[in-house]
Amino acid sequence: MEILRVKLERAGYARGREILRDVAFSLRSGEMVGLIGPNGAGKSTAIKAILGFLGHVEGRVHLKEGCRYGYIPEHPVFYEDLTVWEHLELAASVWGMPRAAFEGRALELLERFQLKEARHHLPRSLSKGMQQKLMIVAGFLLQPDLYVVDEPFIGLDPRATKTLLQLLEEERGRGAAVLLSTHVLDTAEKICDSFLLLHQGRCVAQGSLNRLRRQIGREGASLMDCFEAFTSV
Ligand SMILES: Nc1ncnc2c1ncn2[C@@H]1O[C@H](COP(=O)(O)OP(=O)(O)OP(=O)(O)O)[C@@H](O)[C@H]1O
Repeated sequence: MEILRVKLERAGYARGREILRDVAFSLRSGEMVGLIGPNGAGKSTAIKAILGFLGHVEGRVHLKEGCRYGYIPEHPVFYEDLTVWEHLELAASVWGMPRAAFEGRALELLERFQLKEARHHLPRSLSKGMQQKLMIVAGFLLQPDLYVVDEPFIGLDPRATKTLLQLLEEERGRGAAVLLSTHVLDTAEKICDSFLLLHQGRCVAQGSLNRLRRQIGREGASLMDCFEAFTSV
């Protein structure tokens, strides 16, 4: 079942200054697509365009009717005066999550990310990695149909990385689709079904690793090899 269909013709932050051009893909239930590309290629811009955060977008983004998405941003975003727990309560109330379901899920996620003891702290008193974990917990709280995750791995400790990977697997098993932007190509290679490779605001390759390998004519190439081949110009 298709959850998300994207066809961006042009997108940018200011009128007449396009950053992205011709990015089209779709995501099915249970599928994970890796959004990869060099610094400045346009990955975060593509995510913002898809989520409707950009002022200048030409094209279409269609989320299946009734589907909900969870966004895990690259940089943590907080309310100064709300504790960890209050952030999660706010997210749950915005989404209309029943209290009992919220408490059970929130405590489970906080425990899995070793944040339970810090649940009554203000986010600014947490380490950078702990703040990032709070963003992840908030994103996974609702169990949406689509996850949009912008570079979640950098800054997470190995245990948190493992927990995140397990959660992504669980959620895919439940039928959620995942759009994952990352520079951690060895992990992306292992967990994603297919890839969108952006370079200088264009989609220079897309499809499964085998398809990318065929395009560069190198059977057995790693995702890193494909990345280098497609982004060397
Ligand atoms: N708020 C902004 N206003 C104007 N231009 C921006 C803004 N944010 C990013 N850009 C520009 O858009 C282009 C793409 O940036 P973007 O952040 O999408 O890249 P990215 O692929 O996510 O990079 P990275 O891997 O470094 O996170 C860059 O040229 C960047 O300078």
